[in-house]
Amino acid sequence: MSKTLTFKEKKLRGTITVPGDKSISHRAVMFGSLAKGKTTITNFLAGEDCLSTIEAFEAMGVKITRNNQTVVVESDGIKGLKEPMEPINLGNSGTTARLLMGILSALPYHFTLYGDPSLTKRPMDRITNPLREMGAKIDGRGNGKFLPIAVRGSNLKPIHYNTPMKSAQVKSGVLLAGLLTDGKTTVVEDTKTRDHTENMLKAFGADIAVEGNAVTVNGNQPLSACDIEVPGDISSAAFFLVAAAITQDSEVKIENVGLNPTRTGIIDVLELMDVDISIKEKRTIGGEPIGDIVVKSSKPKAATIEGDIIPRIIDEIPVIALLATQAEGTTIIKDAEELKFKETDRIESVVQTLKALGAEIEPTSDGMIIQGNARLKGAETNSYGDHRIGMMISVASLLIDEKVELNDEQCIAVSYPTFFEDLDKLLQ
Ligand SMILES: O=C(O)C1=C[C@@H](OP(=O)(O)O)[C@@H](O)[C@H](O)C1
Ligand SMILES: C=C(OP(=O)(O)O)C(=O)O
Repeated sequence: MSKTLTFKEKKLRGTITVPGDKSISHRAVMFGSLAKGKTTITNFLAGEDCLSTIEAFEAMGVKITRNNQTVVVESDGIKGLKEPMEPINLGNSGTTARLLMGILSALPYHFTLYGDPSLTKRPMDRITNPLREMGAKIDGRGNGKFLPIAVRGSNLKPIHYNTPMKSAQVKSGVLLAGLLTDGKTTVVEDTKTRDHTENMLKAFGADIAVEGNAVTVNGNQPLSACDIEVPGDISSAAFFLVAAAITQDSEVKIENVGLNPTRTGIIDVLELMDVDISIKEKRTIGGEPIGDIVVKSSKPKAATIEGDIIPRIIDEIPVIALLATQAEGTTIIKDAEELKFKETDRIESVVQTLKALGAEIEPTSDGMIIQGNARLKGAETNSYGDHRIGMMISVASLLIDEKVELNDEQCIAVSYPTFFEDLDKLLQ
């Protein structure tokens, strides 16, 4: 499918909320399924990725009911899970794939996992390697590097794992295997990645401790059900924060956005680039900080973005690159090789797309170099099936008077099914 992006109005004004956080929604369904009792999840993200997680646990016999953004998970705990009759389709969701493999490796059943063409190309050895070290029986294409993958669950042994990846999915997958294994499993990371697994497992009663960048879970302790209120997804909000910054006469307020410090790198980058941004009404829901973010039209300046901030902005880099095309000066993004392993190779897809739209941008081995003050122009573009590229193009089109054709726009529903409705609410 394709969509013509010629918005008559080009400025954004008003207040919206964005849908629930994707990382937190996935985990709430997973941990609710592992816990005995009834878990009610409110403001759940009903995006396709999180629906894949629901379907995976339904296939294992968990009773999950959804009424719009409210999901109720009723489970008898780990012992109540059953062997699925059919292969499990993970759709487009890397988070479902990596976290689920950790859980399935420790359950006494056989599982076959597959995904869509994008997920089928993404590396799974980052999780199958440590799980195999724990004793997991995993086989798959490329010796378990790629889906489809078969898992024969077994008794695992705990592990002390110094992860070579800056990946919350790998950390979480290993911790979940450890959660279902006798003894203590520790994951140590060089750079801290998002910590929703640690926070939420604690809320479900797991015996888990965090010391600096090391997380230790004491396995085979029962979890008890826990209601979860999901904050708004800062990774979705990011598109409107940048849209307001780069269009004239704009002012946008996004309410109830999750402000977990492992996720707020976008706020730091916007401040660094001189965007007019403020945070209001900071509060806490369900153990996660939230607040309202206000952004006004700005005159951004270029920056060098590198190091420990990268995992805190990993999904926001496409829209940050767009912001950089409108900044004064040259922006350099480094240390972001992880971009290559997303729904697309996001170094390649961001550079190709912004180039097609008239930007001066070059790829590097671990990021990109972007010249500012670009006058973007109309083009026929493609999301390449990557939701974040689709949304980046949509925001870019606000700067362009000519026609921008976006092919394959439906993938945006993976993380933000109401993206165009929310954009319409703000456009004036
Ligand atoms: O754990 C998570 O929920 C996620 C971790 C990140 O992936 P990596 O762990 O591969 O960096 C991020 O890109 C993804 O959107 C969600
Ligand atoms: C990389 C992403 O998600 P996942 O890895 O879960 O597919 C994303 O949402 O940008």
